[in-house]
Amino acid sequence: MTKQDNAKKLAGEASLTHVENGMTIGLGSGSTVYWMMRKLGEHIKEGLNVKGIASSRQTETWAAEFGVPLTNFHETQHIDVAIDGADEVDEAWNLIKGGGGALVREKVIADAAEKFVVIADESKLVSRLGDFHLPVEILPFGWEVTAERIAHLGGRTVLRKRDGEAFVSDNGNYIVDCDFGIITDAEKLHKQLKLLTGVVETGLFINMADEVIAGYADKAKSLKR
Ligand SMILES: O=C(CO)[C@H](O)[C@H](O)COP(=O)(O)O
Repeated sequence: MTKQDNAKKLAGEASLTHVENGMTIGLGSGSTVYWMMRKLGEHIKEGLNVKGIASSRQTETWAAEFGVPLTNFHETQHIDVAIDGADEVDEAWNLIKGGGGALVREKVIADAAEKFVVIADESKLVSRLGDFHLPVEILPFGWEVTAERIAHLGGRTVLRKRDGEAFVSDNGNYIVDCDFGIITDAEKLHKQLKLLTGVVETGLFINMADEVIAGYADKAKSLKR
């Protein structure tokens, strides 16, 4: 296992101190979440009684693999704790997410949760957001116009592709990866993007994280803001 994978594993596993019997857990997406879910499955086999709400099809697959029972928003609107990875975490704990293309459901879950715990290996910790290109989910209909409007805000946009075709999110939408350079006012940019017709959601998670657990090669540490 690489040092980075181990850091992800340590951060993911450490987040389970927030999980107690009877809880409903928001399950994020991505490789750090994978390690959290693998360990969660072990706890469930040992008798822990919890349910999860999955933020992506990939996470649903892992839930089935590790024996994590799932529920959904029809059955419960209450999420005790959401645990999810991030592509960048700044010093104010604002995030860029969506590298895996699950940003909309991840945000709905994080927003609904009483507590939102971010798990990230140390490479994700930055002083300012923006090195990682900002994912923005947009409607396929007229996506060229929406991408052009985003570009007018000062960002270079690239339609995300997979196997040469437009990447389609679990919600049936497209994602444009946007380069705004270093983002000086993340909240303002998020609001400007959200005002554009055709934009479904941005990968900027402003003021949402309640705790950040950083993973290092040999330890995980809950950060102080
Ligand atoms: O936002 C995400 C998916 O949409 C992921 O949480 C983010 O990309 C981090 O992934 P990883 O844990 O694999 O580094």
